[in-house]
Amino acid sequence: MIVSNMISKIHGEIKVPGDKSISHRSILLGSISKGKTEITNFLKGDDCLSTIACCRKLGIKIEEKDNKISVYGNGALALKEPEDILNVGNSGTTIRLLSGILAGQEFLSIITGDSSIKKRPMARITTPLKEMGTTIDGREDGRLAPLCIRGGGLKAINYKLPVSSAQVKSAILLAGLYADGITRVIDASQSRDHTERMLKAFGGQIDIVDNTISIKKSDLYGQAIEIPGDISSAAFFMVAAAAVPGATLKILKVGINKTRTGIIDVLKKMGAAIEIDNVYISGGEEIGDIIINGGKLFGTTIGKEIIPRLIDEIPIIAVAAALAEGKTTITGAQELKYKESNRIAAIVTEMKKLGIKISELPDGLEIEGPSIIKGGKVDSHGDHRIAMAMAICGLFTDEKVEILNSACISTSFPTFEETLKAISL
Ligand SMILES: O=C(O)C1=C[C@@H](OP(=O)(O)O)[C@@H](O)[C@H](O)C1
Ligand SMILES: C=C(OP(=O)(O)O)C(=O)O
Repeated sequence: MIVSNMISKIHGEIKVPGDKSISHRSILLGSISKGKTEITNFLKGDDCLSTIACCRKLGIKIEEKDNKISVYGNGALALKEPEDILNVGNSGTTIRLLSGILAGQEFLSIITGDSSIKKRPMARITTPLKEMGTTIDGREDGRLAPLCIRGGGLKAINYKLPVSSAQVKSAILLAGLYADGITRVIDASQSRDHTERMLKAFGGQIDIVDNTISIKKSDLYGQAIEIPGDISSAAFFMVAAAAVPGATLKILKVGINKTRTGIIDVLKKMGAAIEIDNVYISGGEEIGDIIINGGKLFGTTIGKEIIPRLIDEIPIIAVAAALAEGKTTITGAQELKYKESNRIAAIVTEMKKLGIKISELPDGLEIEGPSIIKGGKVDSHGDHRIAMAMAICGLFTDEKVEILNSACISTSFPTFEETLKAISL
């Protein structure tokens, strides 16, 4: 992908595709519920399509018609032993959440993914799932995929997460639906809570007190779900608009769940004017229009407490920091090393190629702004968020920015290029 026009004004309204985290969960919960789950604004990105493919291999009927996805579940134990290996592609959310469900099934499943998935840490789920009584193994003593699971016979556990992770929390909660007794998960700090909200909406017996979530065996019932726009996708355009003086951009119907809005807090702290309008609640999730008025941005400090609320937005926050005046320091973000790529290393390597003054910290980044961004050839490292962050850099130079290996953008935002063109006309 090549971005070759310097942006001078942004004005208008855009929509971003459905939230990736909520789209995955709607298919997974629909597959273990009784009755039909009907999903609108589902994200047809590669990751969520992998979740659909895996659930189909587990015997679940999933149909697409008139832009709606219908999942025909038949209860928590109606899944069937897959004839072949389940492949999650590039999706960490799919392998980790689905493993929680497979831990409750008395059959054999083998689950794997692409070369990036095979490098990502899995002990964080295999350790608690083993403690619950499932037989689960993987390469390097259960630390890496492929994972091999023969589930069933689960007992409840109390589990304190060693690192804050919505995927690990969700895997344990989903396994908790099959366990005898009350399963309790204590989060290290508040990570995204879409699983908890959706479980409640589907009739799950779940209780939340501070950072402790308790769940017991419960029947779930299919629901109608409206997926909000993905704030992690909106973030790329929020930053672009925030950094162009005089810009006004409205992003319609975005999920503004408090566990995801760290990007709004940070951009405001950097000096951006952001408002939220037309707020309503659907399926337990808050949705609203985000209005960004561009201006001058200033460097800031981002510490460990807010990281879980903006974990996927750090690549694009680094771009905002490069455009801002003064230094930005991001710490407590070591989890970035275990995503689709080592995002700390990838951001530093690629942003330096465009002349951005950025350096790596053991657990984060330091960026000196404002940088004069120049053109060049950069690589996505096979990581959609790196590819899109680099594309936004291309809006702030009159030289050409070429992003190699940008096909991965379809992981989470298949219409990114169209949207980029639409705002930069
Ligand atoms: O639960 C989810 O949907 C996600 C949780 C986060 O990962 P961790 O749980 O590893 O922090 C996030 O980075 C990922 O994009 C999606
Ligand atoms: C980390 C991400 O996703 P996953 O963990 O599902 O691969 C992401 O989308 O930035």
